[in-house]
Amino acid sequence: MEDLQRTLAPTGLSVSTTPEKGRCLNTTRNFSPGEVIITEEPYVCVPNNSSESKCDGCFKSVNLKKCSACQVPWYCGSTCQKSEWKLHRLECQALAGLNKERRKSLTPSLRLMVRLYLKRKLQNEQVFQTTATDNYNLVEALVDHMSDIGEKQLVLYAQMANLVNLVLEWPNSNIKEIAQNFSKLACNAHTICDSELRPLGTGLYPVISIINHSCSPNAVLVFEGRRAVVRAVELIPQGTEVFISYVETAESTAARQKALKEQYFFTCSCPYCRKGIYMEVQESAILEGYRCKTDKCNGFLLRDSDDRGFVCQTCGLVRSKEEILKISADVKQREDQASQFLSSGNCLEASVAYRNVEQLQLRLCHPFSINLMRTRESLLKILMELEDWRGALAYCRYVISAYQRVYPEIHPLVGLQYYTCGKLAWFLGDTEDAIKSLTKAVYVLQTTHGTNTPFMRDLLVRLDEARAEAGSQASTWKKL
Ligand SMILES: C[S@@+](CC[C@H](N)C(=O)[O-])C[C@H]1O[C@@H](n2cnc3c(N)ncnc32)[C@H](O)[C@@H]1O
Repeated sequence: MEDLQRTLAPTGLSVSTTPEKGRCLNTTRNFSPGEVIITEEPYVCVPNNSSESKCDGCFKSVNLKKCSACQVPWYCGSTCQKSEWKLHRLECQALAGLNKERRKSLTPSLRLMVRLYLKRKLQNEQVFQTTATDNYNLVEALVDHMSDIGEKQLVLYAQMANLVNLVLEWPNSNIKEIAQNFSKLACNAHTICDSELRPLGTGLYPVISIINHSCSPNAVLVFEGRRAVVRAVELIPQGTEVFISYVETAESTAARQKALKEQYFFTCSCPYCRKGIYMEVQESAILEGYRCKTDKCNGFLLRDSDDRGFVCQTCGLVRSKEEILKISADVKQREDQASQFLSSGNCLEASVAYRNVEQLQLRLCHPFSINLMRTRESLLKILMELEDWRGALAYCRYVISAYQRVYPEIHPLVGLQYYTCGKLAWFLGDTEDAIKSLTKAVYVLQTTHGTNTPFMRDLLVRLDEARAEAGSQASTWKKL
């Protein structure tokens, strides 16, 4: 810990401990919006198991070839294969000894754990360097919440630990310690995403794992390849705790608290969660509740005292419980149908089905409903898939207006949605709208993503191109 404090001190950071939260990462100088607070390479990481295979080195999905010996990892070329070789050499020996069925059933979590132990072994043998920010002691210091975990989960971790033991075939493996490490991964590992927040894999970043959660965070975690980067999203004054969000913040307080309790075993007491019971009831009635009978009224509904229906808190009209239940059941049935179409790759049918869901939700839900927002997100993706660019642009705008209500101004999802909107408007020839949306995308994403990545350089080039085209259109108009 002292080593870590000494290494962090020149970067303007320190670690403290509180009884409520355990370790906390604090600033010892001001950090301005967009400034990098900390970056870290993973102690270990692994690509996820999606339909698209990924290179173990860079997580990209191009020109992949499988390791010919163990047939498990993919590599995009010799550079990535070589960079991974020291660790994979041991992993490969262990995997090659497994039968085909066992190898196939090796989930990313099991691989991550196998790699954790191999990395520790290689650091102990000094094959890998040990530094103040890259050592197994930092993994040992992570919280595991073993005493909070239910019986069923403990049994599952024990079974997974046995499988890791089968792969490693080490004589003195400690099953209890492996199970404890699975519990650590559950509340400390991060999902590695690309710049557009698509999940690529899982990594353990033991220093960044010191950062606690807030539903109204002052920092954001993004990834550049496998490297984790934490940036300030607002001015963080000296002597302030750094917070990121562990969960989706576009949810009611009750839903966020439930997710945090289930995975991280704490009750969040951030300012956003402490807004008082009345505000909380109102918030969930808007985000998860029903719309007023009258189309023009944006009031939110609460159950009436004798539980026969829901009363609009603005105009006083009552909607019957029967009507609500009937439409809710219809929504559920059509949602199931829509997601079945989608999972079978039938985008056209899925788009019709999701539009039906949307129509029903417009009759059922408050206009600011999260469920309606999610349906429109799905429709946007499906219409992009169908190359219905005009339809997609319309849904992109709906989604942006919903995001503006549920996310802070500087949030990666807001920036990315503006980027999509800008690209669609540009493609459809609406240069003015494209410039507006791309400018907003740059404003948000340069804070969350920085400016020096291929993704951001691409965005900046697109904005320049749109501005250049608008300039040449303006001069043509003048000549006419
Ligand atoms: C990734 S760790 C964060 C670092 C942790 N405080 C430590 O001591 O290592 C996640 C755990 O930190 C604690 N934690 C994180 N944010 C918290 C918060 N806002 N309030 C209380 N506990 C929190 C919970 O125990 C949670 O499971």
